Amino acid sequence: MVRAVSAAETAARTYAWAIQADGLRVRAGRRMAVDGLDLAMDTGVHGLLGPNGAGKTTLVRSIATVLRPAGGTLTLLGEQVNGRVDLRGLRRQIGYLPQEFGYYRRFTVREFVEYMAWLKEMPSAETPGAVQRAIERVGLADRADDRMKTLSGGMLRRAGIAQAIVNDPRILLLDEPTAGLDPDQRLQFRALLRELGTDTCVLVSTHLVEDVAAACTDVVLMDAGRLVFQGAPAGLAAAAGADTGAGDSAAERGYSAILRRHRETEA
Ligand SMILES: Nc1ncnc2c1ncn2[C@@H]1O[C@H](COP(=O)(O)OP(=O)(O)OP(=O)(O)O)[C@@H](O)[C@H]1O
Repeated sequence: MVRAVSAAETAARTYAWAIQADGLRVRAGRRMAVDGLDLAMDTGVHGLLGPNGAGKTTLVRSIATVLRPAGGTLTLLGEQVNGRVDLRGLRRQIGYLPQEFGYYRRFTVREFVEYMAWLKEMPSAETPGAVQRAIERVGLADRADDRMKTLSGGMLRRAGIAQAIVNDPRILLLDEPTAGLDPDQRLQFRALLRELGTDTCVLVSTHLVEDVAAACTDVVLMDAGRLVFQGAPAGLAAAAGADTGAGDSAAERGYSAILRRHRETEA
């Protein structure tokens, strides 16, 4: 595994990481899709990369407390996720945009976000203001009272992001959030990510290495259920070295080079 360890990481810590996995194993169906993952993340924007089937969605679902660990430990905001954890308390501090999310087509954007805030047990006095703020942050204020069924794919995704941030979560999980966004929206989304990352631990799963290089403070690269690389986006680009392999940019070539070297050493 290639990993750039910063001085801050090796210093003694008196507080918990936002997300910490030790030897984490999580099953997806019959498969151990996360299989011995060690990872620690704090405030910032963490871009989760990896080939199809690497286990990204399974990892995100386990951090969302949808899937229970099958082995190892997962600690969120200092609380170990096990049979005794206060799941409701934890979920109030987590925002989650799944790859595919359900909604009532006849709800307006505002009703949809309000409903999700209610599910997260937000105090009702705070809800209208929080809903309006979340809708504004994703740039949907002019569509707030339109029905969900009238939105484009990219707008739906933005409504999904609004429900994920409505409770000002300390951990924000976004699974493929840029799917369906047009180039202008993607740029706006990157700016929103950077802003959210100043006080939130944001984990974004994506296939777009360029989004990660542009908007993330930290890159997490997985393959076959394990961590292969964690470090700054510049480290990803630097890993390309003189490598002229697949990829349009230094970051993409670094991504391919790290994966290839990892697979060679594992073989
Ligand atoms: N419900 C399921 N039943 C059986 N196998 C599953 C299930 N969900 C995922 N898997 C398998 O677990 C592995 C990891 O899947 P996962 O969706 O976590 O990967 P991913 O990195 O998110 O992939 P992608 O980039 O394609 O979204 C894959 O081999 C997948 O086929």
